Amino acid sequence: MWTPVGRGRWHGRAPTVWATAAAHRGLLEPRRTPSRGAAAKSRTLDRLYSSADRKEKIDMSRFSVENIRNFSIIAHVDHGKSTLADRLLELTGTIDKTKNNKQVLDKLQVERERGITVKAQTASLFYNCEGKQYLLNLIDTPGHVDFSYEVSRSLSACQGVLLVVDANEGIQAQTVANFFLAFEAQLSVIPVINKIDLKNADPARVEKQIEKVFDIPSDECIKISAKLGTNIERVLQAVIERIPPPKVHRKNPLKALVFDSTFDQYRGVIANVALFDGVVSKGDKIISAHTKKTYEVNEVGVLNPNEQPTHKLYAGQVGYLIAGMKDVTEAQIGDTLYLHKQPVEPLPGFKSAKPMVFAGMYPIDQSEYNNLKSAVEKLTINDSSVTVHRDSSLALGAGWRLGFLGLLHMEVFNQRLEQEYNASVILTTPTVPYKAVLSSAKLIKEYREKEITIINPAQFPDKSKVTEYLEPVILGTIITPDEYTGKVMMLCQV
Ligand SMILES: Nc1nc2c(ncn2[C@@H]2O[C@H](COP(=O)(O)OP(=O)(O)OP(=O)(O)O)[C@@H](O)[C@H]2O)c(=O)[nH]1
Repeated sequence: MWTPVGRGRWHGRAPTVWATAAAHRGLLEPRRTPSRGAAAKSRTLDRLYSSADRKEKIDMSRFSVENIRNFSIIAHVDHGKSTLADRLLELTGTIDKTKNNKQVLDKLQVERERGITVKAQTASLFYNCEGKQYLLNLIDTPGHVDFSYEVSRSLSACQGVLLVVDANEGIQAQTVANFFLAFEAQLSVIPVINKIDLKNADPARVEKQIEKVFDIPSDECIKISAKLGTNIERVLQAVIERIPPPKVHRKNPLKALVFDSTFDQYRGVIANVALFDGVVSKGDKIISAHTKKTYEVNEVGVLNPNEQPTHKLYAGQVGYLIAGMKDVTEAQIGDTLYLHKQPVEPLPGFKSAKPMVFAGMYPIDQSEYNNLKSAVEKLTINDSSVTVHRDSSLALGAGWRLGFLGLLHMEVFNQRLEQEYNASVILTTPTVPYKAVLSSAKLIKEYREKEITIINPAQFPDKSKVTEYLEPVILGTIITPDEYTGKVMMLCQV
């Protein structure tokens, strides 16, 4: 929504909307029959190795569609998503239980330093429940609004969510925004009230809030302490009972959605895929619906939570795929991959992210332009919510105008460039986009539109060409306890 500049309206932003062998027993594909002694030794090693060291391939065909659950953990900032993920990884034997397991899925240096999740992370957990082996694909998501694009993309690979709410803070802005993302995607929502160990925790009040705001009966809430590991089994039980298995067909031709990617300088693009139909294995010839280019699959596997190669991935499963995509432009988030000579209707993909703040980025030394260009391209594969336009400045030389979802997003992107690509840059002061309504038919013809969007202050059109400047505002909904209504109304009228 846009409003004429200077009308005194509020211009704030609304909340936009590793495995112990025991867990794997019975999952590995049969190896050539070893001698009895060797077999015993091998089993012992199985038990000692963590999945990070495991070289055997897991037989993914053993997980029938009915025994697969794909879910995300969503919540407001700091309500305990990553801590709950740690406990789920421990309980399923995916990582060994040690005191050092703190936000294990927050793998980036920037995440560890800031103590926040900025990238959604997938982990496949193997869980034995009442004699059945389940494959639980968990995606831990960020809580901060600036990374909400990560949440919306993650949900495309899921049938349900764990909506974590802090037992002391209760429902917060991102709880609401993330709930509606899941609700609109028609996912099963399991409310989890976390931090019940806190002195000021009031889980009963939060239960009532959840019932009132989200219309979820309070008896569906699970009260846990992710920190102490209280009631975590109940969470796993609810995932199995309340989240449906994916609706997919293994006999149909392959239809795989690329929902995230990273770039490895030796292996090229590593695409995170959710299989909606069919099967994919090493050696298959696949086609990208976006580029129509053909590739040969070099490796498929699951994230456990480190990469664990498998022979195949089957419909309903979530994993990774490497197919010799060496050029960063070939990796398109939202792309559909299908088998050569077996075309399918591409999946709808994702709505592109809408940048909220723009800033110029220039190399400190112009001789570093090409290196920085390559770094920006690789990082935007992993963070597709950043928009990039070439730009130049008389003072700073050639560079780019980048669009971010917020100021924190901009800071994190800059920090990742430094830490992951050793690139130092000059960032200009961030600005929000403006619109200008052009004043004459000649100008409208020249610009080919009546209203132009300005993301770069250097391109701000002269007053004589414009009838009105518009700046972005939001239509916000304020959810507050009754007793604050009066004061909130007063504030809104100021
Ligand atoms: N007392 C208590 N603290 C908890 C509990 N769960 C998480 N915490 C703490 O809450 C803080 C945030 O936990 P995280 O797991 O990083 O929260 P998050 O939701 O993943 O955070 P973001 O991804 O950055 O939004 C950390 O200091 C945790 O130790 C709990 O059950 N009890």
